[in-house]
Amino acid sequence: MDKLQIVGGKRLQGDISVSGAKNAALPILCAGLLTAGDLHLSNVPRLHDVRTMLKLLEKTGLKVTQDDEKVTMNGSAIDTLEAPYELVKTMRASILVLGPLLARFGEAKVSLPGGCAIGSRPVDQHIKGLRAMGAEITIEGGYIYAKAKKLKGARIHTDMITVTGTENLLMAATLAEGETVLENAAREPEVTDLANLLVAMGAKIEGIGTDRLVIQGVAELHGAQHAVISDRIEAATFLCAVAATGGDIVLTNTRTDIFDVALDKLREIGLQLTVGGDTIRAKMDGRPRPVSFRTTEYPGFPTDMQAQFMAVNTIADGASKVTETIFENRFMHVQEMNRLGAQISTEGNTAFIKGVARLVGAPVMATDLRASASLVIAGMAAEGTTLIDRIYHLDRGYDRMEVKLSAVGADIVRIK
Ligand SMILES: CC(=O)N[C@H]1[C@@H](OP(=O)(O)OP(=O)(O)OC[C@H]2O[C@@H](n3ccc(=O)[nH]c3=O)[C@H](O)[C@@H]2O)O[C@H](CO)[C@@H](O)[C@@H]1O
Ligand SMILES: C=C(OP(=O)(O)O)C(=O)O
Repeated sequence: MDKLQIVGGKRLQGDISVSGAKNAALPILCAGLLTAGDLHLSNVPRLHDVRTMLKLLEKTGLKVTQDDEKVTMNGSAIDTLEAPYELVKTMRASILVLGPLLARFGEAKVSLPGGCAIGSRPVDQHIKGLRAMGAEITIEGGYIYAKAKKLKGARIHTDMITVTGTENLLMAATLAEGETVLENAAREPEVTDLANLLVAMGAKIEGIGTDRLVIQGVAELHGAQHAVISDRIEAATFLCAVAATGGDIVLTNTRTDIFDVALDKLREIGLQLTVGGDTIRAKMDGRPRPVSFRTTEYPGFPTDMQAQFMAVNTIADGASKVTETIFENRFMHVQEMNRLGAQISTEGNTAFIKGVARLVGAPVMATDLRASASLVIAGMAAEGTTLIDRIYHLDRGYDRMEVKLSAVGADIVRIK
């Protein structure tokens, strides 16, 4: 199992190119199931999750050709309407094949994703929405069996805002008969990116970027070209890294208009940001200021940045309070950060962080994707050597993070 070895205390200096967004690429790849035409995708990040999704899609009969960050898909010979447990268990986003398969072929068998480290993460809202569109759904032996001769448009109000739930129902609605209204829809830029691709494929969608999506079903969708949006979570992770180590970096291939409150919080920390077009320059000198926040849906503070900001707070000049409202178990990095000398205590879904003057390197264990990223940041800020185990979590969602960081001065190596 690969590990990362980090010697902390190095300032960062130079340019980092941001990759395409994992959370946009995964649903967009599934949109290839909706058409017999060719989808030409670019800026597809080189991630383990993307490889898993392509493997899953190829099992259905979807033809995939890949040239680095370009992927072409053709769905004219799909003959297997199934997502098996072996692949779904490694990546929850696999549930995103359910809506497209059912809408285009009238049938799908998809393994239930099950819980994961950060929470139980049920998919009841995906199922509720598809049932409202006329699907017959049963759950047996850990699989969702869904059938519908033709999905029918419906008005669907999900009980909570769900990102992949919105994406699954949106894709299903593009090929349903009549009008579907999705109320309480997720407004994340990654949902918008998917919706823009669907429109390029011939879908009729109004309200893109709002919490009310109105979709007029069409008989079929055609091929299209699309560049996946830049990853705002990867970008903000690098900005947290420079906030923790000090330095001067420029992020390229980013999109400043899709950022949430994270950029304001980084300014509050003391990061000097110069934002323009597709670049962000970030300069940091001295100790970070502590920031308190509460995670919420977009455009609020993203849960996917909670752990990385907490890493910065551990060495801030003062105390902070972080409340996690999206997932019930997303504080597993706390114990590991405390092993590095951080002073964090938790009470329910709130963490109280007392900033310390220095962290000291130690062996730690990555428990999930963003927890892994937060340990990389803490390790880069710590004195001495930190060894991070189980970095397969990191590889799910970051494209060669250690290569990008060592190119700007970090002392970080992968140990095979
Ligand atoms: C591939 C992808 O895009 N993953 C993102 C997506 O995950 P994902 O789409 O799985 O997260 P959701 O937005 O669905 O989850 C939000 C909350 O709703 C709950 N819920 C969701 C659906 C449902 O049917 N029932 C239910 O109870 C979840 O358990 C969670 O507490 O959004 C999360 C919240 O921004 C991000 O952390 C993930 O990075
Ligand atoms: C929780 C995340 O991803 P996923 O939904 O793919 O598990 C994440 O990207 O932080």
